[in-house]
This record gives sequence, C-alpha cells and structure tokens, in this order.
Amino acid sequence: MLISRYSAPDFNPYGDESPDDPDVLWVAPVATAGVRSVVALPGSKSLTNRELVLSALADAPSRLRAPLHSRDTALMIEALRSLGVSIEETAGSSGFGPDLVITPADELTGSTTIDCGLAGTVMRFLPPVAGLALGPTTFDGDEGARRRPMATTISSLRDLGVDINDDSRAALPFTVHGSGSVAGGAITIDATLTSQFVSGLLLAAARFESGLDLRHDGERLPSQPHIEMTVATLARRGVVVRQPEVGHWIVAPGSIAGADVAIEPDLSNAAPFLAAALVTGGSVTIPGWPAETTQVGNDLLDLLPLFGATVKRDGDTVTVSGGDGIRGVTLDLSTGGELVPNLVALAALADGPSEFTGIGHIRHHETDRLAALAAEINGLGGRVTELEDGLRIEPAPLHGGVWKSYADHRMATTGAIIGLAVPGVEIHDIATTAKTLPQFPQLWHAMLGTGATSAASTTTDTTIDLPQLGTGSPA
Ligand SMILES: O=C(O)C1=C[C@@H](OP(=O)(O)O)[C@@H](O)[C@H](O)C1
Ligand SMILES: C=C(OP(=O)(O)O)C(=O)O
Repeated sequence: MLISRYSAPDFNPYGDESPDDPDVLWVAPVATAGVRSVVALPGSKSLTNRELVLSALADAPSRLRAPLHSRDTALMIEALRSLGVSIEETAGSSGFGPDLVITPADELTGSTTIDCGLAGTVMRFLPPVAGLALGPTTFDGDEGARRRPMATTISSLRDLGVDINDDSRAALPFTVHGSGSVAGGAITIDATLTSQFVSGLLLAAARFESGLDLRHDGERLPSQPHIEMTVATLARRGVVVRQPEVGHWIVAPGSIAGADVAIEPDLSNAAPFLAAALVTGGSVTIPGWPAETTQVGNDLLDLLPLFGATVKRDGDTVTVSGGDGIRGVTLDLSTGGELVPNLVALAALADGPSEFTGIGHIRHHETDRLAALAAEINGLGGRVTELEDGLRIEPAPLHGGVWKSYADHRMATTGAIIGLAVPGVEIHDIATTAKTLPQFPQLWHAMLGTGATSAASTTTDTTIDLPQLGTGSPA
C-alpha cells in the first residue's frame, strides 16, 4: 500500500500537535455572530487535474495559471512526472502557490508506479495515458482507493486494445502494460457509478489510433457537468467532441494543443463558506467567480436560495447572505454529487425536512457518503435516514460530539459547518481537507475572525447569537 500525505506548507491546524495522530481532534469553531467575510479560494481540482493531463498529452508546452496545489494535484503532478513529463513551477500571482509550466515528453515512458492516493481524477484519468506510454505502469493508492470502482476503466481500456493485469480484482492495484499506442475505436460502457469513467477516456481519446466512439449504456449518468467540463477543456485545445445524443461521444484522432490556461477558483469548495453565511445569518463574498463555467459549484447560486439564502452578483464577486433560519429542501442532486455533503449540513440545521435523491453513486466517493453522513449526523442526535439513492433529513436538536471524517475532505468540512451552530463538535482528521483545500482550517478561522489555537475556547461558555435554526440547544 502506498502512503503519501500532502501537507500544506507553513500551516498546522493542530498547533503543536501532529495531524497524523488519529487521537487529535479539531474543535470546530462556533459562530458567535453572523459572519461577514470575503473568502478568496484556490483553483479548481477538477480543472487543474484535467489541464495537467491535457498538457501532458499535448504537442507543445502549456502554462497553468493559478492552479490548485493540494494532495490530489500533487499526486497528479508526481504521476505525470514519473511518466516522463516535465512540470516546472514558476512564479504565480494567485497567492495560492506557483504557476506550472508543462512540457510533454517526446515519448511517455512506463516502468513506474503511480500513487493515486484517494483521487478519483488520478485513478480514472491516468490509466488511458499509461496505455500510451511505453512500459508497465502500476496503479495503487490509499486503502479507501482500493474500494473505489475501477472495473469499467479496466474493461474499457482492454476493449480499446490495452493489456492490463489486475489479477481479476477489477480494482486497484493493477498494471497497465503500455505499448506506446492505443488502438481506440467504438466501445459501450456503463458509467452509472462515476462520470470519471467517461472523462478519463475522452481526455486521451484524440491520441488513440482510431480515436474513440464511446456510448454509455446504463441506468444513470451522474455528474454530467463534469463531463461537460471535460468536453470544454478539450475544445479549448482544438479537440472536438461530437455528441450525437445524450450518452454518446465521438472523438476523431488528432493532436491536442498546448495552452495557456487560467484555472478558475474551486466553486465546489466555496460551498462550506457560503453555507456559513446561511448557518450564521451573515454574508460571505467570494471574489473571482467566473462569468461562465462548467463547474457544478456554480449551481450553488441556484441551490442556496432554496434553503433561504439571498445571492448577489457584482461583476466577478458573489455574495451569499443568510436570513432567518434555513428551509428544508427536496432535490434531485444527480448532477452535483460533490455538493451533497455540505448541503446535507444545511439540511441538518434546517427548520423543516429535506430529501436528496439521485445520488446513489456518492456511496463510491471518498467513502460511502450516504452512510457516513447518516452515521455522523445521527451521532450528534440528528434524524437522517438512508434511502437507496439518497437521504431524508428531518429536523432534530443536535448536540456536540466527535465527528469522523472517513478520510473524506467534504465530510470534514460538513462537520465544520454543523459545528458553527452546535457547540462541542470535534472533527477527526481535519487535515484530510488537504485533498482539495489544504488551507481549509486557516480560511475557516479567518472567515470567523478566530485563531487556530483559540478554537477550543470558542466552544465553551460562549453565547450563541444565531437565527432560529431548528437545532435546539445542546443536550
Ligand atoms: O471529473 C471530476 O473531476 C469529478 C467528477 C465527479 O465524480 P462522480 O461522477 O464520481 O460524482 C465529482 O463528484 C468529483 O468530485 C470530480
Ligand atoms: C468525489 C470527489 O473526489 P474524486 O475526484 O476523488 O472523485 C470529491 O471531491 O467530492
């Protein structure tokens, strides 16, 4: 088992204590008044990792401006370097780390092992790239990664002519025996479990000898905005993806252009901060919100008003304000599975029942998110019922307690949202937020005007001055 832990430079949310110590808990700060804050966010994980892959497969160098630097992107960079791609850091202006200059390899070389960590984008986007490399590439990752669905990635690449040895596991670890080229052609897959099966193939498809004619035949196609993001990033580099009908994509063989790309802020990572505006009856402003985007986080601007928020756009800033309490909401969230955990926090603090459906696939994210959300909220006194493809959340008074993160960055931030209104929520492994937002604890404290080391004192003897949330008082 490979272990790699990304640590954010110069910041330890635990003060002097080690974030690797499983017994160390992060005391979620309680909001004592409505937040009023401007929160600038680092780049999008999904855009950064797509642009890294496309830059590696391009026919000329690329520059990524304001990319995300987090565990998932560090793993992607490391993996591409080990396949022979040159990735150099150069001065950046985003305030969140260097820009990147990527020079593709003349020939991708295998004979390496790739650590996927727990990153879906690494484990589903890179096996097709390894098929184009010369030599064997072994893929492995965290313990949790070995449970994530990989069967379709493996079988689809076999159907496209790639030799893969998975010892019949249909999961990590496995070895792609790259021959330097992939035949490509027409295949049908079932992408019900994750849209990343589709995105991974599309990103490399132009480099296949016959291109790709890909059909999805399955019960559902989740996270379609992420597939649209894949198509849009390809288009920027001159690769046309024809879509004759829903669930059918055709890519002709050809080259992928180098590009100079500015990465948008991660709008899904805006969710906990915007949720804080609702929970505390305050307002949070995010600068740099793109006018047009394929990021599903943009849907927050339509979703949060359903919970009672007011949303204002002014140029490239978005301000979300909370009002008197939070409303329960019934939603099909199949397009935005990665938003679910943070929205469930709002539902748990709402004054009426909520039901979220269309999200059976999030049982296969970093953890079984439906089970984890139900277990942790119910552990604080909540009333959450698991449905086959979703969750029902009924109002209940919550109390403090330990909140497990399950190595899932969005579980950790969900606990922090609840902790704003519920004293005594102690989050296990807050450092897991480094998967996509290493600065989370720092930004959270800055938003609240609290210090990292004073977190504990904010949870005791504090007067809670919040709108009526239906959370009741601590037990
Ligand atoms: O392609 C991507 O960048 C992603 C696709 C989605 O995966 P699923 O289709 O598995 O939901 C999303 O939830 C994940 O956070 C990122
Ligand atoms: C599901 C997620 O990640 P991954 O890219 O690892 O699938 C997520 O970030 O919510």
